[in-house]
Amino acid sequence: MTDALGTPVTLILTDIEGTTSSIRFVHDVLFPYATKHLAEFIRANKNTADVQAQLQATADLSAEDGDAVAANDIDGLIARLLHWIDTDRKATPLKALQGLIWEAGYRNGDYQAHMYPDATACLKQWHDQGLPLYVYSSGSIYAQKLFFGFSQDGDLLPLFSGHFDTLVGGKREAQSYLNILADLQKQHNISAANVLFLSDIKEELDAAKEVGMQTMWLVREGDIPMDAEHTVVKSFAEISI
Ligand SMILES: CSCCC(=O)C(=O)COP(=O)(O)O
Ligand SMILES: [Mg+2]
Repeated sequence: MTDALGTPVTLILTDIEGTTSSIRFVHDVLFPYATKHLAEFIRANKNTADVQAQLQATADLSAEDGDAVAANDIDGLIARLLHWIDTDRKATPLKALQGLIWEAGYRNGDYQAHMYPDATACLKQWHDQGLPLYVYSSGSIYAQKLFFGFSQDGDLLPLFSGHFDTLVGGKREAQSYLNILADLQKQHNISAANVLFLSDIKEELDAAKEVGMQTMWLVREGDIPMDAEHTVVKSFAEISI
């Protein structure tokens, strides 16, 4: 695959929810699991350095939002985090805590991460072809590693060369893709146009395209939108590298 100037794709960056895996799994299995266990997890672990740091970050972000909760108000912080789950707020401290909570569910065998069969097949094929594969998701890097490590298709983690989360910035901001590119260029001799970004969200693709990456819009269900900016596909099987 090349762009209009003939630049080849030499590295793939993929989103998770709605791209490699179903939105339903994340919203119907992972989010309810976090909702159910969040209060008990925070009360049991509130004095560990990891959880304390995320509770402080939750208080800081709430203050930035103009709706402050004190860092020692555990009930208030739990309520705020539960509200962020309900509204699908991609807040970095919530995402970090969700990853820690989901770990028990994966390890107990309560669930395995959903993979579209075409995504698993193509990721394996591209890996075998020698293409470096990276993930960029709002889920924390820890959560991403659990997701692919405990997938319904087995441990897919070895397929990936690295992971990015919202610590590089929000997925709809062009600067985040520049940050990712700068990091990738430490290890790979690439320009932005050598990177193919796969996502189900147009605004994320717009941001990646703004910095020069190639893009493909995964539309897993429903009508195919007409889009002049991004090639639209229903499945990874339509992507030939
Ligand atoms: C890493 S698995 C959970 C995914 C998640 O928490 C999420 O918010 C999905 O975000 P994405 O950027 O993958 O659409
Ligand atoms: Mg997505």
